[in-house]
Amino acid sequence: MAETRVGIIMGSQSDWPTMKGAAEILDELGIAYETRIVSAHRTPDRLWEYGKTAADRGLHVIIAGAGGAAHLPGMMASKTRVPVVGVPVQTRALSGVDSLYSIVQMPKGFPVATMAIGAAGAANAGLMAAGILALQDSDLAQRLDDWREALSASIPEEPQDD
Ligand SMILES: Nc1c(C(=O)O)ncn1[C@@H]1O[C@H](COP(=O)(O)O)[C@@H](O)[C@H]1O
Repeated sequence: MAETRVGIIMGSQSDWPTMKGAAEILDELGIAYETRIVSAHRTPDRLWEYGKTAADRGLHVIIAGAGGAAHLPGMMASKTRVPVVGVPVQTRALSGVDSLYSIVQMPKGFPVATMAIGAAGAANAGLMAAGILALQDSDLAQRLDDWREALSASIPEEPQDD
């Protein structure tokens, strides 16, 4: 069994339908990961513990998704040097712009690599994690290159009628 190098964390169970998109990409590329509900607001002790132990447990990337006042990715970035990829989850009230602004505007010193709002952002977070891991894993690098090539090949040259 491959070592778990990626943690997918989210502020709530309600984020899972979005964050599943990151997990699906990691599944497609054969990357082991763990999933946890961790909230800066609701489970601050859990966040602290996760951040404190992440590097020693061998995590190389943390994908963190949250919606609304989305402090989770930034707080996690403040607690661990493991790179944090943030996914702004789409919200009903403000369409996820609230999540995006909460995640993207980090102060100098504690970066979060912020993805697009919603499903595209979650999938891209998986791909970003894969790209980071592929730097030290040539088999994965090949799988990622193949995945990218297959995607390009699936795009028709001309638009089709439905
Ligand atoms: N933004 C955060 C954090 C956090 O940043 O710590 N914890 C929960 N939440 C968000 O609250 C939204 C609503 O959560 P509920 O559906 O559980 O009420 C979710 O999108 C979650 O990410």
